[in-house]
Amino acid sequence: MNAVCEPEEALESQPETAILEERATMPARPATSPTRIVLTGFMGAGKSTVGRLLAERLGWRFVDVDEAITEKAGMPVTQIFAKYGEFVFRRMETSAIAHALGERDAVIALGGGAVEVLANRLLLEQTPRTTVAFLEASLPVLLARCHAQDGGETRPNLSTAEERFQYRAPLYRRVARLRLNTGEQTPQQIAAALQEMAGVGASTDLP
Ligand SMILES: Nc1ncnc2c1ncn2[C@@H]1O[C@H](COP(=O)(O)OP(=O)(O)OP(=O)(O)O)[C@@H](O)[C@H]1O
Ligand SMILES: O=C(O)C1=C[C@@H](O)[C@@H](O)[C@H](O)C1
Ligand SMILES: [Mg+2]
Repeated sequence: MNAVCEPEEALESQPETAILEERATMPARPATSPTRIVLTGFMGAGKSTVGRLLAERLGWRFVDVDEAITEKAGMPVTQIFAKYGEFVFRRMETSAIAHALGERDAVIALGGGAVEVLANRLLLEQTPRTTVAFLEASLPVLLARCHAQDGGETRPNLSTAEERFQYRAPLYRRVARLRLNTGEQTPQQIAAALQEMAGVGASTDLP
């Protein structure tokens, strides 16, 4: 029996979402300060841009999951989608996320679609001392940012952005303990705010 469903089926039926919906609460505030900050949110939210800045502020390592996959595959994400399809990309993504969560003192930028996969959400929830932050913005703002980027029009999944945005919204909220609207702030301001909200770094980590 084939236990793995097709990507189309996975998008249409959402049994795993229903199961998670029954959980009463999201990850509780940790008793100790985090040693990993993970950024989630839709494409164009600024996970890579802000993540890099936050890692610099903290003197932590920065891991961009899309970049890790690109490096491993030896080709850009767009090409992985074109050559192998989204399913293969998602399998690589889960492996890259598991690997990244093995790091300490790391800021980790996820890809925009990582929350669609149950295994990824469980990894995020169950890795100790890990704070997940959801970078939010409206869909028009996000799409404008994507289109303004070099080669932005060829991004995978842009043609289904509207449906994916709706489908993912509750999943981002579910995995994240912190939420931040990025619509009117610069990446520098967002990185500073995240540092404060996560309670890490020299100024907030003193006894
Ligand atoms: N707060 C912001 N204000 C204005 N532009 C921003 C902001 N954050 C990011 N950008 C711009 O939006 C574009 C996308 O940013 P970035 O690549 O960091 O997004 P991402 O969340 O990592 O997307 P993806 O899911 O595709 O990896 C970049 O050109 C970046 O400079
Ligand atoms: O939103 C998505 O589905 C994606 C976002 C990017 O970060 C990449 O992970 C890839 O282009 C898919
Ligand atoms: Mg990115």
